[in-house]
Amino acid sequence: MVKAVVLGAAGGIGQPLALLLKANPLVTELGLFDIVNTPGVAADLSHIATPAKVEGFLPPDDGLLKALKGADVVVIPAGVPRKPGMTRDDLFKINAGIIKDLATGIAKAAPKALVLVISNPVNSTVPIVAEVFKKFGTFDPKRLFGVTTLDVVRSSTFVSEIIGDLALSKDVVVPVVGGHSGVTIVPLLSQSSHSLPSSVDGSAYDALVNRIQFGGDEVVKAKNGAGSATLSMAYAGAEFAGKVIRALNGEKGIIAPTYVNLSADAEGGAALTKELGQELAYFSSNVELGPGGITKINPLGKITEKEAELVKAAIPELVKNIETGVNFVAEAYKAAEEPRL
Ligand SMILES: NC(=O)c1ccc[n+]([C@@H]2O[C@H](COP(=O)([O-])OP(=O)(O)OC[C@H]3O[C@@H](n4cnc5c(N)ncnc54)[C@H](O)[C@@H]3O)[C@@H](O)[C@H]2O)c1
Ligand SMILES: O=C(O)C[C@H](O)C(=O)O
Repeated sequence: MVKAVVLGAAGGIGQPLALLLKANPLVTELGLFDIVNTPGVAADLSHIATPAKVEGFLPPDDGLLKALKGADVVVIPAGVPRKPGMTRDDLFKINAGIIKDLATGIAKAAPKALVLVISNPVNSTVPIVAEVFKKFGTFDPKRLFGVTTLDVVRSSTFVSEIIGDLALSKDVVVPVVGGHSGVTIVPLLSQSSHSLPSSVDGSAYDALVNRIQFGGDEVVKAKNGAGSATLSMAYAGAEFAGKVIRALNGEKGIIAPTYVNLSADAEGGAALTKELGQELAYFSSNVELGPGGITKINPLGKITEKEAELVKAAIPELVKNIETGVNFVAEAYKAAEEPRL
C-alpha cells in the first residue's frame, strides 16, 4: 500500500506526472493538491483502470493537510516555471514562499513521508524544505530528495543520439552530479555505461557537456514564453518516484543520482566531502535507496581531470544557492512566532 501525493498537481508537470503515478501499479492512493483545478484532474484520472484511488484537494478547509494525510511519498512540482531570458534563480522570489508553505504542510500532516522536490531552483528549494522541517523537528535527511533525474534522462538521450542509436537510450546510464542548474550540472561521461565514439573529444566533448548543462534552456527557448520542460520532466519525475516507491516496497539494489543533504549518510557524505575538497551541505550524487529513503551516498569514484574541473566550477555556485535557501527560512521565521505542531 503506497500513498503518493503531488503538490502542484494541476500544472504542466503536475498533470502528466499524476497520470504516470496513476499508471504505476504500486501506487494504491494518489492525493492531488493545487491552488486550482485538482477536482477535475482527479475525476479525470479516477476513470483509469489502475489500483490507485485518486482524490483532489484545493486550499479551503485544510485541503493541503487532507491531501497529505497518510502520504508515503510526496512529489512537489508546484511553482512558476522560467520564460526565455530567465535563470532558475530568478524563480526563487516566488517559489521560495510556495515551497516553504508546502513544506510546513508536510511537517504537520506527513512528517514521515519521502519528499521529492522538483520546483526550481532545486539547489535552493531543497535546503528550504530541510530548514522548515528542522524548525518543526521533523527533518530526516534520508527522506529528502532534489529531483535531478531530468539531467540523467537528457544525458542518456544525447549520448545515444551521438552513438547513433536512440533505441539504446533506455540502457545508457550517465551519472550526473552536483546540482540542477547550469554549471552545477556535472555529467560524468567517463562513467557512462556506453562509451562515446573517440571523435567526441575536445570541442565536441565540451559541446555535449554544455548541451546537458543547458538542456533546460533549449526547451524554454522552443516553448517561447509558454514555460519550461513539463512532459520530459513528468517522465523523469515518475521514473525517480518509481524507484523510490520500489525501494519503499522492499526492492533492493536501487541506485539513482539525486540532490541530497550529505548528512543522510555520514560516512558517504564524508567520503564525498573529501573528494570535493570542501564541506558542502548538499550535493547530487548516486545514492542507494531503501524503504526509509537514502541508505548510502556513493562517492564520485574515478573521474577525469576535465570532470574534476567541472566539479570545481560547480562548487561556488552551489554554496551560494544553498545559503540563499537557508537564509530565506531564517529570515522568514525571524519576525514570526516559532512554528508549533
Ligand atoms: N527539477 C527539474 O528538473 C525541473 C524540470 C522542469 C521544471 N521544473 C520546475 O517545476 C516547477 C513547475 O513547473 P511547471 O511547468 O509544472 O509550472 P506550471 O505553472 O505549469 O505549474 C505549476 C503549478 O503549481 C501550482 N501552484 C502554484 N502555487 C501553488 C501552491 N502554493 N500550492 C500548490 N500548487 C501551487 C500552480 O497552480 C500550477 O498548477 C517550476 O518551478 C519549474 O521550474 C523543475
Ligand atoms: O530549465 C528549466 O527551467 C526547467 C528545468 O529545470 C529543466 O532542466 O528543464
